[in-house]
Amino acid sequence: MVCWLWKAAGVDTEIHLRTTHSRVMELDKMDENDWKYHGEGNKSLVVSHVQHARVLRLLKYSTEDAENSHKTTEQAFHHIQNIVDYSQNVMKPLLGEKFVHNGEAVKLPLDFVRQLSLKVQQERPESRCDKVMDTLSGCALCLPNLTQLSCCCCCREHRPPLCIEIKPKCGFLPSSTHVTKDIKSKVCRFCMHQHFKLANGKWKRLSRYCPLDLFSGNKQRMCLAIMHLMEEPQNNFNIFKGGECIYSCNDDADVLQDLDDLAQHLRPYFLPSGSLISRPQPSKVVLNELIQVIVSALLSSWDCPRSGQPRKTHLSEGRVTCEASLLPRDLLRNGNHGLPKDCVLDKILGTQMLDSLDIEGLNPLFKRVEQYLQKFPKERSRLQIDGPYNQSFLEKVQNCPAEDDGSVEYAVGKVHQYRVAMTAKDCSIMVAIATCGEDDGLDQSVEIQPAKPRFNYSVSILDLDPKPYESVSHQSRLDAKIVNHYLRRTQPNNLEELANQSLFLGRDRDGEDCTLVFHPV
Ligand SMILES: O=P(O)(O)O[C@@H]1[C@@H](OP(=O)(O)O)[C@H](OP(=O)(O)O)[C@H](O)[C@H](OP(=O)(O)O)[C@H]1OP(=O)(O)O
Ligand SMILES: Nc1ncnc2c1ncn2[C@@H]1O[C@H](COP(=O)(O)OP(=O)(O)OP(=O)(O)O)[C@@H](O)[C@H]1O
Repeated sequence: MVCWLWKAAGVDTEIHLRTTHSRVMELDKMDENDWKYHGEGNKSLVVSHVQHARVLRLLKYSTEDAENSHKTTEQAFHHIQNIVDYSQNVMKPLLGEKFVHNGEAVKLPLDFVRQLSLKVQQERPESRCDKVMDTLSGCALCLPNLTQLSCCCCCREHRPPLCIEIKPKCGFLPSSTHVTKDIKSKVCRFCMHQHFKLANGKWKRLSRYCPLDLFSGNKQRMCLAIMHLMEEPQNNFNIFKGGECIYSCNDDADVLQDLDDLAQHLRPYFLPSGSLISRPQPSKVVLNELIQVIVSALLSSWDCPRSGQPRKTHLSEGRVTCEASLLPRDLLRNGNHGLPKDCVLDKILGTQMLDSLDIEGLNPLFKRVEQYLQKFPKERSRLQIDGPYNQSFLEKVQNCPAEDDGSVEYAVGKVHQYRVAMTAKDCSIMVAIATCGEDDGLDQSVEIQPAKPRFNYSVSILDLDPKPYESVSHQSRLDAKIVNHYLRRTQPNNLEELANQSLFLGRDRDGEDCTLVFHPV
């Protein structure tokens, strides 16, 4: 396919944020009517400014925590500043300057925050209302609105920008020798987790998406992966138009998403009225156009020259296909083309793979750190267990020795690497696209289908918070539960594998409780 995309060179929403900051964020004039509900995840709620390309990300607490842990403003500000530092000093160098916008910690008037909380309450999905927005500290993270694209041609463009948000999750199979469960080298974590989520009632249908297809670098596999995300978006896929969410998982999990509705939204972008194609195109043609654009943006190698073959990152055979993927076997066998170096997926995958030992190899090292800290609690600060997230923290992550010398430094380095990898396994990608006007800087002679629209786009990564040190034990238990559930659910006759898991004893090899809880499916 001819590349119809042109990067919005020099687009830096952060600059826009700074230059307009004093104008928009005059703290004494903050008015809740200037802000509207934008979205939320497990830990934060996001509101967007109605005029300017800016969002505020406010922390959330579970109702019990909100009553019990009254963080002082100073503590809350420190927490948010830690997020900024981690994004800026740790994740940005690993993921790339151009993809990461760390934003800034701000203190807001309490009255504004309370009014805002009341205003957004009715917009919040029921499934997220187990937590409340922090209205006590007045602290928030101010970020560029990454669903918008600020470049000169977009201002002239009458069609609002589109933005596709993908939470890709973990894109490789572990190859660590510490892995005791064979199935983990065959079926990816996301696909196994789907069965566990279905049993727990988190979702009503299995997603056919497999992250290994998205990260394969093979366009056919990637297109199918995105199609599967569209079919069943869960919390992995959203589409925004002009900053408004027009496609996401329905809170009523029984209702299937309406792809025809989505295609209606997309038609003017991909099949504009002046198009040479006069007859109405079926929805799937329009959706396919969008998918092609997303794939191109995800594979775009921002540091490579346009001419010549971009360098590719290849994973070793066996780590690249998931046995649970529903794609045709021959496509999976021959369909790993590697990712162009420095494209957004390559950066994310490289960072995810800092988890080189798998949770099974990491857990004993975590316990080594725990024992050491019990003996020497003051060492917590030197080892930067809870930050600060500065250059020295990054060096601990990057310079961790390859071999275990039995030291606590090695163990801490691996735990830090694991936590960074966890952030990369849980981040989201924003691909913002806008159609270019007729005369926007392209040599017309290269066009072979003049009726096709052209796009500017920007790619960003969001949700780059540090994962708490303590979460390692939780991860270890969750891993055992997901794997054991998967084995029970899909391979009930695989007694050898089940025996290996000490399933009947309710304990795994690390002695963690992995007793299964059964729910009707
Ligand atoms: O453990 P996972 O893989 O289920 O990931 C959690 C996510 O669930 P998912 O599987 O994507 O639906 C979960 O997402 P949801 O709340 O399910 O949308 C969070 O992102 C959670 O991160 P945190 O604890 O809020 O920092 C994520 O927890 P971490 O494991 O990243 O800490
Ligand atoms: N800078 C931004 N620009 C535009 N939209 C954003 C921005 N930051 C967050 N969002 C939107 O808000 C949603 C929630 O934000 P985020 O993922 O950071 O929350 P979270 O609670 O940390 O998520 P998680 O459940 O993964 O822990 C995102 O999915 C995205 O749609």
